[in-house]
Amino acid sequence: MNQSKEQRILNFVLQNAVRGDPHSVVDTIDKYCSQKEWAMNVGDEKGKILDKTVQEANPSVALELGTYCGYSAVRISRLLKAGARLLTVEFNPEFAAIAKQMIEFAGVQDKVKLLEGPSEEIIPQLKKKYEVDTLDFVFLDHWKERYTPDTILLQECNLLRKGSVLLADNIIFPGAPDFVNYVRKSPHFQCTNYPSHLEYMQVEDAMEKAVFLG
Ligand SMILES: O=C(NCCO)c1cc(-c2ccc(F)cc2)cc(O)c1O
Ligand SMILES: [Mg+2]
Repeated sequence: MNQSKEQRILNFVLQNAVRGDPHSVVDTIDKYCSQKEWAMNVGDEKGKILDKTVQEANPSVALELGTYCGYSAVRISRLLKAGARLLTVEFNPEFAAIAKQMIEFAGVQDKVKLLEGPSEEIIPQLKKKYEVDTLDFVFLDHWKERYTPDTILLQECNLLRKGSVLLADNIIFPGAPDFVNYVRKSPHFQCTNYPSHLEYMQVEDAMEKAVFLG
């Protein structure tokens, strides 16, 4: 049975990155996906915007929607302070299996909890089952049509507090127009747009930051 692209990315990391070194895992994935096979990691250009936003928020509890191969979970968790944690949600079991191995190889498994399943099922479980009070930072990078319903669901589940930071990938490509309209029109969010490019391509993309105002 021939390998998936995601398995090839993982194998390249296992053979070329430094075990226990998150930076080398991130750089090695970027090397593979820019030179060999494109893949939908947030990439280094948008990754730098992600880094700055995470550092500014300095979250104790962060949530990622859309783990994929674990690139941004490794990228985020390498910036977390001692004791802080990242919960990352992946619907696709094949992707989740790859991400689990990627996270362990990078040595960030103590900071990252990978939750497998649909976001609309997991979000309502975060308080009771995963002992979350409120979320300090949320990275939206899953199915683009889920950005808006899941942002509404996070509010309905009282998971956001004054100052909670949402950062959304792919605002232009593939695009999340309803999400942009929703947060920019809402009196409960203060929004900032960050123009960038689609990972590993010269195609326009952007990220949107939406800070919850309570
Ligand atoms: O669907 C995406 N993520 C959720 C997966 O569960 C996604 C897709 C693309 C993309 C795809 C196809 C193309 F032609 C261009 C871009 C890029 C991304 O950054 C993404 O996050
Ligand atoms: Mg993306």
